Amino acid sequence: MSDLSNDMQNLNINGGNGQQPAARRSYVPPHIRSLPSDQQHAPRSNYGSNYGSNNGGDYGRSNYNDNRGYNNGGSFGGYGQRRSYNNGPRGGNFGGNSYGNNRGYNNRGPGGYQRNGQGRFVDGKHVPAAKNPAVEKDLFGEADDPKFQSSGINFDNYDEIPVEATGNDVPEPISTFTSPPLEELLLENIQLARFSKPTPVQKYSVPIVAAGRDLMACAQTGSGKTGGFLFPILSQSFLNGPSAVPEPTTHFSKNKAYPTALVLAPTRELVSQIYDEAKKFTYRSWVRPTVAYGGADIGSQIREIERGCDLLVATPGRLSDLLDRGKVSLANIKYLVLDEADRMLDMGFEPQIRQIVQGCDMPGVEDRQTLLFSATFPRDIQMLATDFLKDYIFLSVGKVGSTSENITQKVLYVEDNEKNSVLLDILSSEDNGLTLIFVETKRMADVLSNFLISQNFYATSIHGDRSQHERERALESFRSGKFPILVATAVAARGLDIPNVTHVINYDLPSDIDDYVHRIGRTGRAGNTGVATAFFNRGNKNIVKDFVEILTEAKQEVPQFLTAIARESSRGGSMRGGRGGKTQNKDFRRGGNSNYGNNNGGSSFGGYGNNSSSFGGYANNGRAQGGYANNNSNNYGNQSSANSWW
Ligand SMILES: Nc1ncnc2c1ncn2[C@@H]1O[C@H](COP(=O)(O)OP(=O)(O)OP(=O)(O)O)[C@@H](O)[C@H]1O
Repeated sequence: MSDLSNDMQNLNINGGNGQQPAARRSYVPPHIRSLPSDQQHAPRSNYGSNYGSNNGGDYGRSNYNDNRGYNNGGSFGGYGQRRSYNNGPRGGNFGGNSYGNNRGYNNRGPGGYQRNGQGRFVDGKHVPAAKNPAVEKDLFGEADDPKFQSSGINFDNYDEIPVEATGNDVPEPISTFTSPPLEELLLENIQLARFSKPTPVQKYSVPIVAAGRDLMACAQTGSGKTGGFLFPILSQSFLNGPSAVPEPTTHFSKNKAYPTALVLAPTRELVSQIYDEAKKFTYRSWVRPTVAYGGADIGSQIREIERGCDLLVATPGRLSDLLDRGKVSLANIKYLVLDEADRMLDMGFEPQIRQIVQGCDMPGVEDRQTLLFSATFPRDIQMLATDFLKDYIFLSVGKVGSTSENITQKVLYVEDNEKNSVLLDILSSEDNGLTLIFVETKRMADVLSNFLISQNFYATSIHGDRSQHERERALESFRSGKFPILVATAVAARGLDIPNVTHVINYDLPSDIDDYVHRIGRTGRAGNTGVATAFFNRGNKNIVKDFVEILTEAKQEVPQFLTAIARESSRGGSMRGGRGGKTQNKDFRRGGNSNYGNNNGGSSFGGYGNNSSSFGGYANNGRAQGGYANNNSNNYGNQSSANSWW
């Protein structure tokens, strides 16, 4: 058998069996082809020197084990339902980290929170649990550990990003993390996370939520939106304590959870990530975060929820399932967050979101606070979103829908049949960092990762046809640098925060420019720098005008071929569906809507939006006439709404 065949037999594209491609490369990049063969070494061959030593087999939530004794805690006011659990000691670990603690709690009630390792709310005061150095190290890491990404050299530049907050009586932003206004324990946890100052979206969201207002926040990728909703919600929750169970307990409802805050996000990986952040900032507090997503065992998720669920982070599908089973009630929700809100309200998710928010027992819009976050907010989605909001503030950080200047964007003209060869050249000239490659279809993700492996690159893939276990393993191998190349469909486009992604390659460009914005935002996060390379050819003509705009806004080089094709396309009249010029994605309530019809392809909307007061009636009319959602489909969300393709 040839060496290569041997190598191939040992390959595993899933990153799961610990076997690695051999260090030998069959591909020799052009710039070193002229060298003697002993000097033609491949740049990444040092990856994997210790491959196979750790398969990451503990990744995943089902292994969350701790030693718990559940007490009744009757001395703490005794309000609410009391239960005794005695699950006994359990060993193991959580996400590869041991997160052992001893908890004891009675589950609910304003006067009666006691969970060992967790704080309580007693007589109107938050009483944090004692510190636990082991848990602290697991949650916050050590200062120089690269897994716990710190902000990059350009973090201070965030202060120069223009911020616009529109709406009635916008509260003054904070400029530092201090207590007050932040609750003391939250401030301590923020300090443990080594966040020294708030990002722009955090500066505004803290006082906006404290003032009881709703928020639609549009801020560049990687600019701290997760903290933007967690900090204010947790601060208020820590200050105000839990709510009483709103309904009499019956035999069937005794294990039902009544979370105070609900965060909905579109992908399993993203809800896991938000949950991990929530664990940090709820450390020692009375708030117990839990997570629920499809593709994983619902039984263990239910058991976790039954142990206490004050902040629930969930994908819409799994939450619907939990609601149907009567395991969760939304009657106590004070805070509703839609992360990646434009995605959550496009045609793929909107019916489910509407059912959860309007069709169950969640308090109405006047009786809860609703926060929507994304890096992109097309006008049609803004309009739809107003059904879920009251007198909200629209916050835009940077030009709405724009890309971060921390990302250097390059565009190459590459015909389809040349893509593999150009990709190999690029990968061969990189020597560190993680590279994320986006393709359009699940099949292509497998084909391309197999091809890269055949060329002895350490690649794996993530897409919707892989099992949850495989997805988590692939992501973990990528995150850890074991497999520094990840070929992904759009399932990895939004929200994922992976330190050290230095290069995003759009092997296939998406057909919606907002998707491009999210994809390249996987690099250049929190003031770090990154590179994004796009393979463009005439097949991508539909986004050319938007693309030129995006590059120009972010002060990036616009190659001549792109300008030429943009001009050609304009002349040919194939430019419909563009971003609609500079006003695109602004707070649609503030005039400037002459371009509105562009995105919707519906001239009937053209004149709308001059003032917010007339809006409510409009949105309803629009949908009542049945024309609204359909009109969106041509320009936005068409592909992203069909989950099956990613
Ligand atoms: N105040 C802060 N100081 C330092 N680092 C921060 C701060 N806030 C957030 N970060 C870090 O910045 C990174 C990006 O934050 P986050 O994932 O919330 O971005 P995002 O705006 O939600 O991005 P996306 O649009 O891609 O979802 C994270 O690693 C986070 O820990």
